[in-house]
Amino acid sequence: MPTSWADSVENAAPVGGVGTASTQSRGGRSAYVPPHLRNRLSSLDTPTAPVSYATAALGNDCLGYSGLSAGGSHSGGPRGGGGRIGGGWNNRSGGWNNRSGREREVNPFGDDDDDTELAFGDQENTGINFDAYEDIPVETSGENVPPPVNTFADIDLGEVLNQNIRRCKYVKPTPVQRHAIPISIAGRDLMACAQTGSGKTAAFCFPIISGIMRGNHFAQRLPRMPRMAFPMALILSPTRELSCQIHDEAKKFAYQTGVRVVVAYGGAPINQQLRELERGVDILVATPGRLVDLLERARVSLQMIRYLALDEADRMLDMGFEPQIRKIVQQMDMPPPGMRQTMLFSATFPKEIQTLAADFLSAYIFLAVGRVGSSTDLIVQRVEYVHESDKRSHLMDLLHAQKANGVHGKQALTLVFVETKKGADSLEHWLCINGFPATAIHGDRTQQEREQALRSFKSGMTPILVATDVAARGLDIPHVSHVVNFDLPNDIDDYVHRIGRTGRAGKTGLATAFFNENNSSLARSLSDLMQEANQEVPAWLSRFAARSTYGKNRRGGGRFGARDFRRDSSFSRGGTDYYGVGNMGNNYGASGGYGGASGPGVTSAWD
Ligand SMILES: Nc1ncnc2c1ncn2[C@@H]1O[C@H](COP(=O)(O)OP(=O)(O)OP(=O)(O)O)[C@@H](O)[C@H]1O
Repeated sequence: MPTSWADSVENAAPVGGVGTASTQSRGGRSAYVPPHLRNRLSSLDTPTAPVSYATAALGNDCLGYSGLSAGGSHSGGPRGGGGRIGGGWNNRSGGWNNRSGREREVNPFGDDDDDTELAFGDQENTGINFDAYEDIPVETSGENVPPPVNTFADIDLGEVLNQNIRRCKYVKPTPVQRHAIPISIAGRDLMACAQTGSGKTAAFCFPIISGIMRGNHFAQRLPRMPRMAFPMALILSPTRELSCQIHDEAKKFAYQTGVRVVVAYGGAPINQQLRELERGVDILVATPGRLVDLLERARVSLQMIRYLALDEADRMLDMGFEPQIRKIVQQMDMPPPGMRQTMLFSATFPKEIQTLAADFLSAYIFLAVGRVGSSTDLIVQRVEYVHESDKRSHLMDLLHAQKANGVHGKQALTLVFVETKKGADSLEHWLCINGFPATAIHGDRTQQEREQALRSFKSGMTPILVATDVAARGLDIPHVSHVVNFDLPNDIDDYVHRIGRTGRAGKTGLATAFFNENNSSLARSLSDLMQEANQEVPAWLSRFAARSTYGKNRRGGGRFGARDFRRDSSFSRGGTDYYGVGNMGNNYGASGGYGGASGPGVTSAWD
């Protein structure tokens, strides 16, 4: 049942069928070759470098996808030390699509016949208004912050990755990329807060892919663990759909680099994912629940992890996910902070979450990039006072108006957020019987139904998607021109993520919220947020705001989605400024009052 989202999960070939006889190890399994040596070796008749960790000799079929060994003498090279043999990644020529007989890497760009050499600036990612990004305020803190770059060419990412960036039609880096990529390339831990739709995915994927290609890793011996996968990078995200999306993006960026990206998420058959893992994995993109399952089945080891990225990091560390994240990061075999590089990304970063996150980081840099959508008016925000009982007819009016206006002959997509799963089903049904082509996505739907709903929405077949917060974060769906908060969320950060499904990558969008007494607690933060974004705040909302207190929805970031909590004196420890300590990660010990994952495991319905 391949679907657009599930397309990211390739149909796995039987393990035994991956390599030819000549490419198989003694045990009939192909040999693992580190990514930085794959293409080099593929260009030679015989492997030359000695093995530092004879994975395939150990029968480790999960890593055996490069199929380069000769007669069971497994070749490869240490990740560190000799990892730069042969010029490393700059002379790569074809990823896993080599003569070894390994599976052919599908071209995610579909431009196999296109020999055109693209130069940066040749092709714009059409519709991207880069001027919208130029005067974005940027704030960094931490010690020795590497300077930002202005162009991708300024960063030494390697030619194959650069070619893929050009194929993506990324002409120049977005602000978060300009700052975050050099920081990560320099090996620093990072907590990055940047507005929705501003290119955070590439900001963490590029350094990971280029780092793996460089092979700048400590040489490690792999244990005798058959059928266990040893990824070098782990990217965690809160929803299945977002993990699939990141996987798709990462596969594009990693095309022909030799770096293999695999996704694992709940709700989909685990056997297929296990087969993919057995074929080898450098970057594992996963939802926490499914990863814990794989770790408990001893099918994945985290001991080789050099890069850990948490996308939507504030969501990953809030109460729902924190126990699982602590288990994955602190209680399994992942190297500790300082021995791995950790990157946390989100559009929002509440202080409490920053405090928690410090447990996972070492001497990190905090980066805040102002919210593009808000500060540049890319998202026009409207709030309308609507009684509960009038919401449906009001929505219908909006949809009629939208239909009448039309958008260049192409159906504009409308995303309608509701509070509950039941509410989503009910509204979808009501819209459909009233002649509006709608579908719905929420946590009670099967994965197949969720994927079908997204596919149908993206294609424009059902241009209205009713969703719970499962679709609030990260999803990058082109042509979403209108986000309707039919039910407003309780948390202003959720509002920021929801409206961020439109007005992405420099494009404009509209966000309409239905507000009534039930949303009083949000009035002040909503009014502040709109003011910061130069939006028109209705007088009645200002009155609501004046009457209400901030509560937990207070925003402390001014023009930023968040500020570095280390700047807040209340977080300094024993009178010592936070910056005064050598290794912040260590000083902020893992026990730090949060008790690890010892609390009752809260399983998310999302993974
Ligand atoms: N340098 C670039 N040039 C042009 N387009 C880009 C660039 N970087 C990213 N994009 C495009 O911008 C869109 C948004 O990127 P992405 O999904 O990574 O945003 P995000 O910051 O992660 O958003 P969110 O906070 O919602 O998760 C994507 O379609 C991506 O392909």
